[in-house]
Amino acid sequence: MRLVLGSGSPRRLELLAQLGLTPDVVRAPDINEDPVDAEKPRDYVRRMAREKALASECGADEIVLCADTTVAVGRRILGKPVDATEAEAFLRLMSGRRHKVITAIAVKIQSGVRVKDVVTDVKMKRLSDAEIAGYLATDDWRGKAGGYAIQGPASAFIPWISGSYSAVVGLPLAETANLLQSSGLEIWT
Ligand SMILES: Cc1cn([C@H]2C[C@H](O)[C@@H](COP(=O)(O)OP(=O)(O)OP(=O)(O)O)O2)c(=O)[nH]c1=O
Repeated sequence: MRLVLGSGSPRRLELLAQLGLTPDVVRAPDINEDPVDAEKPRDYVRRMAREKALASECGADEIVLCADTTVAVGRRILGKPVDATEAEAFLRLMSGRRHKVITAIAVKIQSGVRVKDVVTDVKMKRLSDAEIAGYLATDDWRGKAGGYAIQGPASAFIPWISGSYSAVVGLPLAETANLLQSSGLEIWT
């Protein structure tokens, strides 16, 4: 079976490599990522992953993997900040409290799409103005849900998580391996 990574995220490619998997092809889907009115974060992330999979072509001998990651503070969805001002607002909102990082994966074969979501609790320390300014200056927040990346300098802000580290980075590896395997991709041979 040919593995198609339906994602333009370099993190997801690297995480897949941790499982010893190299996609035969990478095709980033292009979908509208706007939440609908009053959509709950978990529903939103699952819908995004599914829509990415539905927008991806899937040949008879192919298995397509897509994912979506978002940050939720209560019912509020924090996507990728459009600029430094929004990134700063997100950081101030998360400073000194817990939030959830939700990643959904969608695996598509010709018979259909299966979706699985993983929720991780993340605690962020209370951030000083100097920490926020210093972090924004690194530009590491760009393209990251919630405006930070746990695998980069923002690791200094995260004393504790409960859940899946790989899911926070963008691809929950245990669940991904499981879903790929049960959809017909042999990963241990
Ligand atoms: C919270 C967090 C998010 N992220 C990243 C993972 C995702 O790439 C990104 C969320 O955006 P997504 O919309 O999930 O993915 P993407 O646009 O990067 O790629 P594609 O839609 O093509 O699959 O945030 C981190 O790298 N580290 C973190 O700690």
